[in-house]
Amino acid sequence: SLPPGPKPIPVLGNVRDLTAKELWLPALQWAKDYGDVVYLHVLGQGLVFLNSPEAAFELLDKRGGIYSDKPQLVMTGELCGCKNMVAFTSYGDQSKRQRRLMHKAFGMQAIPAYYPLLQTETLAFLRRLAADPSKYESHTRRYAGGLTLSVVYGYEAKSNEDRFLQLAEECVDLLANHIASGGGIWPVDIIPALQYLPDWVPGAGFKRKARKWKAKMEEFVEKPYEFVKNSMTSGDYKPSFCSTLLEDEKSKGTESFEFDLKWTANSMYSASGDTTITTVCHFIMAMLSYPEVLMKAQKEIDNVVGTDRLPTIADRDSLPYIQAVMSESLRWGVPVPLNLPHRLMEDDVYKGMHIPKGSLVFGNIWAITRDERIYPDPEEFKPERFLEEVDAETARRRDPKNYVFGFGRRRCPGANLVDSSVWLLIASIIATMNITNTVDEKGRTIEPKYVFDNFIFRTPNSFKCDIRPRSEKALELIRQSEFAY
Ligand code: HEM
Repeated sequence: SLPPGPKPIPVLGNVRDLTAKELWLPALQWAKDYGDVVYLHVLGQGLVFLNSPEAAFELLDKRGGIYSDKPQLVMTGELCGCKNMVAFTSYGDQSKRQRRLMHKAFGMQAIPAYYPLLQTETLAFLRRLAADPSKYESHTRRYAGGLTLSVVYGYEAKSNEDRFLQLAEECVDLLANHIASGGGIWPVDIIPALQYLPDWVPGAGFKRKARKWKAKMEEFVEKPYEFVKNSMTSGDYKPSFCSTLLEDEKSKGTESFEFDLKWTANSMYSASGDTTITTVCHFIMAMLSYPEVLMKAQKEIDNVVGTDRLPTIADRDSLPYIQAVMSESLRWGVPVPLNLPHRLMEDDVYKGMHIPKGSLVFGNIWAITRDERIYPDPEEFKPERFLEEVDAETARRRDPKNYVFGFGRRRCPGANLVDSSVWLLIASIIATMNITNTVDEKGRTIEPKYVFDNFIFRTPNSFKCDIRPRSEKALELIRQSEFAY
């Protein structure tokens, strides 16, 4: 009575059904062929895909007590030293302590305090974009990384090539595309005794790689934290998540406090970059393919905000179309299409199907956001779908924020920050920039090619586009606006 799924071959199971890249594409086909819950296995390791909001909420959310663990992978966790990163910690005391700390920084109540910082960082982003639009990707990386570096460590990134920004880019790429690629299943995860192989034995190359990667990961966790501690000792520091908690006598009480703080800070920093970049890249891709959406959005801003100032978060409720563009960018782009896998801690039964203990459970966000019953013409970028009047239950069901940030007790702790920061970024780009395809020397449009090479995030490889200020007045506005200190 296991859930249905593609037929496995003896012993190896569904090895041949898994793809190294864009696994969400075959996973969508399995959802169509087999329904809400799909089961596969690789060498006996169960993989469960939850393809509807009902199945994902029922299991990952309502039954969160047994669906919130993380796979303990020897290569990722032990050999590469990532086991204390929040996204990899087992469900238990440590993960709960870490999530409480993150809630202090990015819970709903904490977000308004960041509005001035968001305005300042957004304006700085617009200035960089206007000065060198071709680097939109690295400007976005600096914006997203700079924001979390500032909030979490009180550190100000001084250039797109800043050492901490580069360290994050390098380490998240290592993690997503090397260490945890292919779902993070290395031979040593199937046969843990392999970790004791001497380094020189043929086939032990993974140990040499792991040692190099672990050193890099340690640097990534330690260096920004050292920066906070050193600047606090010198007395010259900006208040941040780390400094505030380090100064709070009550928080300091527990033995594991500094350890938790260091790893939690790193987890927030490392999780903010690629996800935000992916969302902004998909917004740009949509504006290239649907120029009428950009025109309509610009018209709304011109009518409501005017052209003499930049939009602020206070304008949000008066800009329903901009909100719809943001929701559609999250739905259409789906930054983390298969969520991060949760591990089931006990045998379970759902609708008569047996889900074995130890299975890795994927909330199939890609299939949900492509479900035609919720989103007709799912491949089309149509912000209008969010403007149709519907009852509260339907509105909840179609709100992509309920899916793209994951589920239950592991849901993304950065979701509230993203909701404000990405909204402001998108609204400000729409207010001031035109985004079009590039043209060749004969004036013919060059259609951009979108390639998705990343295993976990749906980040497109760099693509060409032409971003420039809408007018001289928009450029002046960007240059002359005050930073919101
Ligand atoms: C558009 C931006 C973002 C998207 C789409 C996104 C999406 C996600 C998803 C799908 C998960 C997995 C949830 C699960 O396992 O059910 C996750 C986890 C996580 N995210 Fe985000 N994220 C974004 C930005 C951020 C930011 C800005 C931060 C930090 C401030 C952050 C911090 C984290 C952390 C620490 C986890 C691990 C949580 C855990 O395992 O308990 N994310 N995110």
